[in-house]
Amino acid sequence: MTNAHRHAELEALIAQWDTAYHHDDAPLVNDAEYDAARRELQALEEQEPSLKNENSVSTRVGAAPDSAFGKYRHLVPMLSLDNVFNEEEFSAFVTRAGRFLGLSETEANSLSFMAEPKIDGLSISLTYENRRFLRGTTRGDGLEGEDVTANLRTISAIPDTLPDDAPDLLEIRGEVFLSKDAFLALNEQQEARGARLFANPRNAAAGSLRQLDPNITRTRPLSLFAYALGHRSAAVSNTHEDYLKTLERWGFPVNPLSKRLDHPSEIPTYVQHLAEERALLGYDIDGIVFKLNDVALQERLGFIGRAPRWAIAWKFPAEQAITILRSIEIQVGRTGALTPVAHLEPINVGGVLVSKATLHNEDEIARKDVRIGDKVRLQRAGDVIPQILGPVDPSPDTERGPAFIFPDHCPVCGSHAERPTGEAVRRCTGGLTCEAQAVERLIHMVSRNAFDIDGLGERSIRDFHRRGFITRPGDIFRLEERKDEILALDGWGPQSFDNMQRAIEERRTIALSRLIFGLGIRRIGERNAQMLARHFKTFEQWRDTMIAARPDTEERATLGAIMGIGDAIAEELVAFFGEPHNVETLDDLRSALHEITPEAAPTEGHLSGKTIVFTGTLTTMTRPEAKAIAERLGAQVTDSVSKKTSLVVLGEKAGSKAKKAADLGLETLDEQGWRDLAGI
Ligand SMILES: NC(=O)c1ccc[n+]([C@@H]2O[C@H](COP(=O)([O-])OP(=O)(O)OC[C@H]3O[C@@H](n4cnc5c(N)ncnc54)[C@H](O)[C@@H]3O)[C@@H](O)[C@H]2O)c1
Ligand SMILES: [Zn+2]
Repeated sequence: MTNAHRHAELEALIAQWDTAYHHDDAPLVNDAEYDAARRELQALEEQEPSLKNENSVSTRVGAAPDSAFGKYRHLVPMLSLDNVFNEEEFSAFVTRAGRFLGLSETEANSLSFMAEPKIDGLSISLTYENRRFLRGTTRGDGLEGEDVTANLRTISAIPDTLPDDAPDLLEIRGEVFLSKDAFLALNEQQEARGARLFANPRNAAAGSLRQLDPNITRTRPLSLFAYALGHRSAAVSNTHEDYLKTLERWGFPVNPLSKRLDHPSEIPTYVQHLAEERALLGYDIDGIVFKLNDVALQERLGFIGRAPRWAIAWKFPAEQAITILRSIEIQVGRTGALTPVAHLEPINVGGVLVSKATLHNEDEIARKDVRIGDKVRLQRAGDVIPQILGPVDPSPDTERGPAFIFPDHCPVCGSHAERPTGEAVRRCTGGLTCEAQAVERLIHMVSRNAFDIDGLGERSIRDFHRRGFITRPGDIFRLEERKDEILALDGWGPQSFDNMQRAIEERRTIALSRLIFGLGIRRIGERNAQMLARHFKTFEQWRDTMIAARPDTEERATLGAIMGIGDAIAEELVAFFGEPHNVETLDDLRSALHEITPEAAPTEGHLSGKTIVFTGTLTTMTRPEAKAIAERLGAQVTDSVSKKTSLVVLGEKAGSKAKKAADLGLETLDEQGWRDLAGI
């Protein structure tokens, strides 16, 4: 692979991961993997500077604001921070700053720094006008953030008014976070409700603050540490240390572990001290931020790319611990995937008690040669489920158990478990006869992005399934018949039963896309479900076409192509509808529903008469998919840019066509803009 190829690949990956992390608050990979990709990208760009482009992810911060919130432009941009991992890298940072300022080595080495714990939350900006709290925003893409004022007003630690000595117009920067305890309690609640679990306290804090309904934010005990000033209409002080003291005096919580260090030689001691404290703190920190104390020097240094030159984050390694592997449980998922889960002797990793960890898959267990009874090293790195790194070197004379043999049968239904060549995952072939798959599908069906039935969470589904109250989706709508039996169960009273029943009744009217997604067909995620719903419009149309799409029929031949959803997906749909039992189950569910509503989104033809050109790499959809969507909305898609082009959609690394569009003064959109226009 050439450097250019690898560069493009990394850019696309990082863009996708950034959106998942910053926009959806649901990371796709762990931080170590993400950081490694960024470092590789940076190295490539250093080696071959021509690879950099103005939209490069190496110069970008966060992710664009979500259009569901009002947007607000920061008066002073909110940046990211560059990282160092050891003393050597830190002193290179000091040297760079010193050189920029024209200082001698001795002078550079007597610079004074403020050290602050790097809180693992999300940064926010609070604007005060005439000493009144006016507006609060997230960082967004660094230039524009999302307006979350109403949500921030639920945090009592944020003062409404400031004393007289505060400037007329002021931006205050800080980190909103959830304590470890609040995070664990929130996830417990989420689990009971059958809602999505947050991967770590940071994502939970971001998900809690970025709620459209402030009443939900109010129930989440968010905290805040203020740590900087953005714009100020009058000078506040000459040193960062003084900023922190002033913030404290004005009533903001400021981290008590912040400390001034007058010489870089004091830094390793502070790092070591905080690394030892870390596990004892009530909140997650992922490192230390060092900021040059002298504000005039900060201003001279300014920033480069996505980070200031006057501050640096010293990142801590992921938290690790050693414990005993008690057993390996094989769990069976909704699509039959067999996943190994390690049960551990409970151990405290960085302040969070861990008793389970992921082992990923069959090959991973073999590669690491992890055996039951082993002492294993595990790591918690921004993921709620820690990873097992491997056994701690057993001395030659320790007796170990036998190598773990991955089962070739489903531990729940006993069906053969198959592993297609080239795939990492082994799957139970039991399909609908497999109880494990059945219950996971039911849980999926009531989940937030599907039927979203409040009051009927994962625990109740498992319980009702075990008792035979619910065996297939339609049964959920017949729970009223089980009222007496349910009321006799522990934890149920008339009130909770009525709440559940009300939530269920509401869902007798459901959007087609939610219903399709809720069926849990492999590869039919939310977006594919929406595409299907938009294409087929009615439940009947969709159902009948799917049933007709047998191999070698016309319906089958066009299925992949019309939607641009690809053959692999079409194959899964055909397989699902090829199973008569599935059709019966679906029809049973249909009979319990009142109305299946079509997709509300853009009407066909809302882009009629427009000519669109796509250029550059799209990161959230393929080119054929984008084309299919555009065409469905009535537009014509062409390859070359001309005066007749109405709109040019610029993906990553858009080249000559972007330039031509600019020369011709054509309307252009980035990928998110295009998604907004298309209503996806
Ligand atoms: N796992 C993933 O998919 C994924 C995706 C994107 C980002 N990430 C993680 O996020 C990091 C990048 O995110 P980032 O751009 O927010 O950078 P960052 O978190 O490394 O550093 C900048 C941030 O630090 C925070 N901060 C905390 N305490 C602070 C203090 N005392 N002073 C100043 N700032 C403080 C602020 O929110 C600031 O925006 C990556 O290194 C990675 O670990 C992970
Ligand atoms: Zn099975």
